[in-house]
Amino acid sequence: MAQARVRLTPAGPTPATAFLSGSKPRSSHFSFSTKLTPNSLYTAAAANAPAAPIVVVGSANADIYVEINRLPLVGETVAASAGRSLAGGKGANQAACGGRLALGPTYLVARVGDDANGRLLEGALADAGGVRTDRVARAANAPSGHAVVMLMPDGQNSIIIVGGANMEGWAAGINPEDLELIQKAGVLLLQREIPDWVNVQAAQAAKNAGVPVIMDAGGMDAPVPGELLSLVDIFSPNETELARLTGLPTESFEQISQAARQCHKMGVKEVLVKLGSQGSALFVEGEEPIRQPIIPATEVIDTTGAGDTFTSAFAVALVEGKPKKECMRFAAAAASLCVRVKGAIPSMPDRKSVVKLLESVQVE
Ligand SMILES: Nc1ncnc2c1ncn2[C@@H]1O[C@H](COP(=O)(O)OP(=O)(O)OP(=O)(O)O)[C@@H](O)[C@H]1O
Repeated sequence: MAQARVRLTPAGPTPATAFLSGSKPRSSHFSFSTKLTPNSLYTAAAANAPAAPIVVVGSANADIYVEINRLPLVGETVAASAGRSLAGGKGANQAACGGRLALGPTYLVARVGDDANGRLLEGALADAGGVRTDRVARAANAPSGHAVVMLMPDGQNSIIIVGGANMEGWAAGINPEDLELIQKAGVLLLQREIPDWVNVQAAQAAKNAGVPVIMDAGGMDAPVPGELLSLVDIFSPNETELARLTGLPTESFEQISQAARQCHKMGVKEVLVKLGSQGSALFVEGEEPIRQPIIPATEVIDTTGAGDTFTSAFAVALVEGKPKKECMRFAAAAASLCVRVKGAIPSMPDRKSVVKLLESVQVE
């Protein structure tokens, strides 16, 4: 059964929780090489190297989770068996992950409302550890982005999103001092849960300064503007998002390769496809794909935030100058730790745990 979604804001942002327990279809015809390289790249010696900041420009959402037996009918009230509020939004998730893993600082450039949810988000990010939140501005004209995530006993979910400040809080766009910050970054991370024109502004600033841009496809249904795609160095969809962008099937690895080639034609040099339990694959124009299998989790508890963890961890390793294959491996280890714990931000691992896991993985 497909997950139902009700949107108050058309084409608005998707909370990090959009696929909390939804049945996203996955291809199952891949066979990955499990050849791995040594783990020396993330040791204490490597950690002495200075690292440029990671800048995330994106969304922050206050997500309210309610556990219900069924959706209410029109005019009906139903009682939830449990409920909780958590910070989410792909921008906040990726920044929180960067904050935990990166050697240098990670900044989040975002907009929240001047309200209780805004304060909740700022507090949650501060608690997550390591994220610089001084570039999170309060918008006077819109509430903080928020979502109600209705969790059903069969694992399905329905979500209502209010884009709020994520969509309406940018006024004239990114502040000049934040554009300057982007130009000094080691990498810029975007996710498409804020207006595309803001993403274009951020990506253009990065491009002008030679800063690599990684863009997560995010859950947004609207087509990606060509102008934005042409500014992106690494585009990172899952296979469902890749199919949506290209209009091509992505059921087999060959089909995914073809869809990635289509992205190259659309102006993207590198396509980093997240394949859930099938791992990931990086398609660089004119080169053989690089594949990375998952690092198996002892127990898979909740895959929420695995994609954000993967993308952010990849960026962390990239800033440190690691080869792409090593970046993917570091990302796979971080995501493997993420799926072992419930939630998005609470499940994101610290650097020590990722290094420990990588050291414990057998090298072929
Ligand atoms: N069951 C699993 N065990 C170990 N690692 C996993 C598992 N599922 C996912 N991963 C890791 O997480 C990465 C990202 O997961 P996935 O492909 O589900 O991202 P996504 O679809 O963007 O996720 P989401 O949008 O739900 O955050 C995968 O490439 C893989 O490395």
